[in-house]
Amino acid sequence: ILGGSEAKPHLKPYMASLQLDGQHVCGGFLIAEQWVLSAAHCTEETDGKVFQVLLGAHSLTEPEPHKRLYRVRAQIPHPGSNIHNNKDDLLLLQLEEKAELNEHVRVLPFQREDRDVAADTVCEVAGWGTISHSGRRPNVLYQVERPVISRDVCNHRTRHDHTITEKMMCTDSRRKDTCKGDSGGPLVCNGVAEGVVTAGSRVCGNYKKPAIYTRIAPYMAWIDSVMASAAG
Ligand SMILES: NCc1cccc(Nc2n[nH]c3ncnc(Nc4cccc(O)c4)c23)c1
Repeated sequence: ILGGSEAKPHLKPYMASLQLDGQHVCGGFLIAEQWVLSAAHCTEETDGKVFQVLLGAHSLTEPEPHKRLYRVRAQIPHPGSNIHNNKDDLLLLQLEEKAELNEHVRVLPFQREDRDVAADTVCEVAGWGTISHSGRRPNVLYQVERPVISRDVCNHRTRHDHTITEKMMCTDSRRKDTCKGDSGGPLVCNGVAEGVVTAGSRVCGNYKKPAIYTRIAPYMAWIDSVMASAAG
């Protein structure tokens, strides 16, 4: 997160850190007791290894009473996701067991009505991604507020040049923005998860490349069917 601030500890109890060998790779969030939603691109360069999911954390390194690392039973990328574009950039992770819910570990509801969030709506995004252009990685969760920009503005020739589909949305990226390691985290508008951070052009903090999110509502049926089919 560029241009943001340290999150208030445990005010985002739905946040997940997807880790490999104890290293934060991507964000994610709890959508059900045994399920985390993230971005399919997070599995690139993981050489087929399975993530572990850290829940209930504020600091990645300090001991915290409610912090717990969960093994992952299954990682299910959306069938339409691929390495060449940002389409269908979603990843469902089934935890080995149901997460123990408490004040620090909580499910975040996601938007089920497939309607665009109005431009200028101020939403919030959090993550353990880089906090400087030099790539400094934080030890604690950071957050930033960002206004939604319309798809038309985001699709302008000088911005993302007509690559933003109706299953994506954008926020302004002038100075304050998402960056490396924030992929997979939720864009939260009025207390509801509306989008999942996707890296897009990977550029951070440049107003000419607004931040891109996969909208969640269009994928409600896929999410529900995967969770239902793997239940039990
Ligand atoms: N703002 C959109 C967005 C969301 C999520 C991730 C990303 N970026 C990245 N995702 N993956 C990456 N691998 C290497 N470098 C990257 N960006 C980078 C890193 C340092 C300085 C800088 O200006 C840009 C990214 C960008």
